[in-house]
Amino acid sequence: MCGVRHSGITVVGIPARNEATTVASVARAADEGLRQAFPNRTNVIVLADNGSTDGTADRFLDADLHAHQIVVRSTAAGTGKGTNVFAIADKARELGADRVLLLDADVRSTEPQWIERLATAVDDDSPVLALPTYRRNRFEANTTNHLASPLLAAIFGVHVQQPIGGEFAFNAAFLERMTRWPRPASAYLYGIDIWLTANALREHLRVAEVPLGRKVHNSPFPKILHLPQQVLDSLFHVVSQLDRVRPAFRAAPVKREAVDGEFVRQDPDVIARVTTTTNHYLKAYQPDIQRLLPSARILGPAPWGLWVGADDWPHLLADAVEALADGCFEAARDHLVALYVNRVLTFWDEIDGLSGPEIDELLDRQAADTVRAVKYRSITFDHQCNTGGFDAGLWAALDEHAA
Ligand SMILES: O=c1ccn([C@@H]2O[C@H](COP(=O)(O)OP(=O)(O)O)[C@@H](O)[C@H]2O)c(=O)[nH]1
Ligand SMILES: O=C(O)[C@@H](COP(=O)(O)O)O[C@H]1O[C@H](CO)[C@@H](O)[C@H](O)[C@H]1O
Repeated sequence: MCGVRHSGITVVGIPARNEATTVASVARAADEGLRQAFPNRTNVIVLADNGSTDGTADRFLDADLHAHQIVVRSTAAGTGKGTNVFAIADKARELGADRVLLLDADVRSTEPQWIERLATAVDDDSPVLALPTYRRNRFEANTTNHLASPLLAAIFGVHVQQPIGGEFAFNAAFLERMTRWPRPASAYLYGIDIWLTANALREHLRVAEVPLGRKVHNSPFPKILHLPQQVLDSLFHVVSQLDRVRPAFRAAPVKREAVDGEFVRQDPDVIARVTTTTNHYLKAYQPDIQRLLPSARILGPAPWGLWVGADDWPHLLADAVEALADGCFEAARDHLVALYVNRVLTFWDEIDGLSGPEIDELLDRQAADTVRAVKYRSITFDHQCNTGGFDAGLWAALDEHAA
């Protein structure tokens, strides 16, 4: 039987909003990587821009590249990163691309070598998703470390170190599969990354982890309220399609080396604003938080709000999965965001003085403990959740940056 037809076309997609200062350097690194990996093929770099006001598209088009350059634009209102990723996927399908790579537009450590490494990982006729593993600032990747990675391990039975890293690759077969998956509104926002990974795990597709080196980008911390809410929203929509939690594929995660020796602490003014918002929320909703997430009842005080330690967190995550299974989608999502912020601030206190490997070990242990905490609850998902618009819910009024 003849194999799948290959066009020889590679698309590198760059989703961007207001990234004028870095988009050209990312595009040049991608272009050099494409030239090295696919010298005599058709290479296309697509910038998908949802309403930038800083000249991002002009900076991209001004870059003198070997690859074909395409700009796909959408308006700002009601759009997000997912809008751009879906636009890149549509363009890649239109072009008949063999593979699609996604690069964030703000990553100052992007290297040409990332292109061949990501592309090689998806060189297959069956659907494959490539995910990055990089070394990162220990005060970043909080959504990855305390929500996405442990929850995916506990629910899908597969431990993925960095499921929402931003640098992805997938092949034509995966591109076709993703057209079939339901798209909650949050997947058009920051929920897109976990939507890709969680759906791949849900359909038992191959997921390849690709070492990329260091990730240096704009600090995500100012988005620590609305970004994880959108990530959890998309994750919960995918999880609600399961009938039950799946057994762990392997007891312990593959040993990680994801914490960079160098680090930069987060802005204390931003931390103060975020903790004020979360403490308002905790005070207003404490009875329901403790009803829905019983493990919260034993949490003690901390300077920032609550002490949520590495021993507490797996049980709170298990409570949230159980609450989701019981149909309390929005409350579980929003209560978890408030407790997640307290987990992050507690984690920063826990890692004071620890080495990178010791921090990696703590996070691996937390993920393995989450798998165990969820496993012993025998959770089944009997409630189909609504796939209506993304409602920032209780957080909208509290988080002036909610988007
Ligand atoms: O409405 C948006 C928000 C973000 N992004 C892009 O998505 C990538 C990741 O966003 P961001 O850096 O804000 O996320 P972080 O890495 O800080 O979590 C970047 O290229 C952004 O420009 C986008 O295309 N549209
Ligand atoms: O790296 C991460 O864990 C998150 C956010 O960083 P934080 O956890 O807020 O420090 O950033 C990633 O997640 C976003 C949502 O999925 C993606 O859109 C970003 O591309 C990615 O950098």
